[in-house]
Amino acid sequence: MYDDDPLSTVLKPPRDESPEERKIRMEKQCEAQRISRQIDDNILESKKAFEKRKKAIKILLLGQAESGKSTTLKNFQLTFTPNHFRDERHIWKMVIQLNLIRSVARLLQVLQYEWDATTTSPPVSPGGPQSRSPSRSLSTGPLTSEHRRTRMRLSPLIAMESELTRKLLPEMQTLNRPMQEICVRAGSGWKGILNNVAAPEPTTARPRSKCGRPGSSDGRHKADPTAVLVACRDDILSLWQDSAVHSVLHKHGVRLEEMPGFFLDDVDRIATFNYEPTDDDILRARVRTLGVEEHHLVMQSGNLVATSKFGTEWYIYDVGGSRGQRHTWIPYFEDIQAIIFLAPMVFNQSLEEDPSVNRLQDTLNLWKDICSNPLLAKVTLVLFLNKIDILRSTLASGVKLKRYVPSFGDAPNDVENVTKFFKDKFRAYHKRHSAKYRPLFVHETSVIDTRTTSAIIIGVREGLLRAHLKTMSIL
Ligand SMILES: Nc1nc2c(ncn2[C@@H]2O[C@H](COP(=O)(O)OP(=O)(O)OP(=O)(O)O)[C@@H](O)[C@H]2O)c(=O)[nH]1
Ligand SMILES: [Mg+2]
Repeated sequence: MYDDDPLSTVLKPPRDESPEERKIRMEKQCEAQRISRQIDDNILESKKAFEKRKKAIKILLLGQAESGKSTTLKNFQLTFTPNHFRDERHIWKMVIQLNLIRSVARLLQVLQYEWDATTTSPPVSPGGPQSRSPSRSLSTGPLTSEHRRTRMRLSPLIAMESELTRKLLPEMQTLNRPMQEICVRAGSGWKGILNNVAAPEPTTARPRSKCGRPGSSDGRHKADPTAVLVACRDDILSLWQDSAVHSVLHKHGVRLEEMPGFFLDDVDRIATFNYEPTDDDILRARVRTLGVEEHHLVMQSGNLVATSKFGTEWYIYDVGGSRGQRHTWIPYFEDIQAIIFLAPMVFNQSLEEDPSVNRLQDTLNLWKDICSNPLLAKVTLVLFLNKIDILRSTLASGVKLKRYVPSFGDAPNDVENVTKFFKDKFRAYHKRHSAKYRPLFVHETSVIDTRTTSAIIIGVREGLLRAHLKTMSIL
């Protein structure tokens, strides 16, 4: 029976095979069959996963640094996968605490500038030092020795924050920038690391004491900054409510309230043992993205989803937006259905990474590049004119758009006119630089406002889903 088939000839047992050899041969054959079945199963699994991914909707969030990409992603999670969003609340608590401490550090830094600028040494008397005070210098500015004492009392908080970020977010060290924000590299597992620190230790292992202290048996991880923050609460409040401190900040041109991750107005609420971040707090928490993060969302609700088994799986790619990060976007251009482009309506600021470039000009250049990129010719574009709330307050404070964009001319300097001006500009770029006609969906957003943003992204999702189903010839 083996004579004609070469494979059978190879598999044919040797003529003089002993029972022992036969047993070994049979075992080897069984193992080979098992491996072969395993390979088949794996191929089938990969094929299924590939098919599933092909049916999934993939969107890329693009825009310059601080434009609101990660905040938009959080809105998607809050609206469509709220259980998952809320499960991560304690991770965000830690980020918010670190954001708050960072603002305190920045505030103290500005006070130090003031001391450096206004402190003079008194003339040294021939008899040597007259004072027993450790510092013999006199301050001529609005700050008093009480401010110095407050700074001394806050120093453990600042030291703890540096130590924590060094340990928990080692990425920040590699950037080596003073006073930098919290930043995380995609795929570094940063949420897992913060989760381990932020999740309370089992109470059975560590009985809870009445007053929590770091590293004490109060159920908190020793890296948890809560207790130090609570201990420093009154000092932070007194500094932030002090008019002399505000006059120094003003003199140095520092507006802490405009910095991302600003929580100094919420110290009362945050520096407590039982603080739980609200949804709004989480939206305002700031973590700078490095690289590209893939987020897989399985939608929990939706209209079209109810009528179709397609479109429940979404992949959203959140990217780092600073200039040095933009090369990491390109590999994702090939396999996406839509881009949500975040264009912050901030016309009077420059890029942090290149202060010679106006933020709005950078956004327009980026928009032009996206519209004209041949790899993206078939991709649906959704434009969020974001930070409308900041535009509103900038215009209300009397800043004139004409000063930064002369072509705005003498039109009324109000939100309605300015928004229309920008909308027309972005639409014109889209029309001029797209290879052929494609629709553009434009929304005015303030993505830290969860209510209005949720309504917008429900509409965006339905629109993208419809387009996707059409492409797949399902609608
Ligand atoms: N006031 C206001 N703040 C916003 C708005 N959108 C985002 N922010 C805040 O701006 C900061 C930056 O937002 P992110 O979403 O982290 O920005 P990003 O585009 O992901 O930035 P990178 O990760 O650096 O590329 C965060 O603290 C947000 O809370 C908005 O519409 N209005
Ligand atoms: Mg981000």
